[in-house]
Amino acid sequence: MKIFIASDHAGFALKRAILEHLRAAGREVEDLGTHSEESVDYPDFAHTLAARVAREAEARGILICATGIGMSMAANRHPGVRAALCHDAYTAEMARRHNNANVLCMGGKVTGEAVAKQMVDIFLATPFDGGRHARRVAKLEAKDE
Ligand SMILES: O=C(CO)[C@H](O)[C@H](O)[C@H](O)COP(=O)(O)O
Repeated sequence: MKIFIASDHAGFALKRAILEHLRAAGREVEDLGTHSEESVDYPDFAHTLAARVAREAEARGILICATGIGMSMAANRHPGVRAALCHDAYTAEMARRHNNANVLCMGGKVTGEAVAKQMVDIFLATPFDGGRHARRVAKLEAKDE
């Protein structure tokens, strides 16, 4: 599974920790920036990542800003992208099982490293439940058209 990750300056430290975690687990992950704590604009990174996820079937994305809010707003403007702002193991699991989310958003100033790594592992491992949820997710996509 191809994984993309990006952050702004406020999410940079947590992005670095998650990157190390994913690479240590042997995951294929592409870092789309930012590459320092110098101030940048989160929509630039959200749009770049969302465009890649929308283009590549089965790809997943991880976006981190201070709160995760701006990243999720920007990413969800891309048809085919279902970005979920998650805060714990439960929201990360349900984002996959019920919403078939393909982008995990989190807040670098909200979520600690240990919980963030747990959320990422759950997000990457959990399949979509389908069934009644497939009907609902299809209605999300219908609004994109
Ligand atoms: O959380 C964010 C957007 O939802 C971003 O990380 C911004 O960094 C946040 O708005 C804070 O901005 P600042 O320029 O670092 O004060």
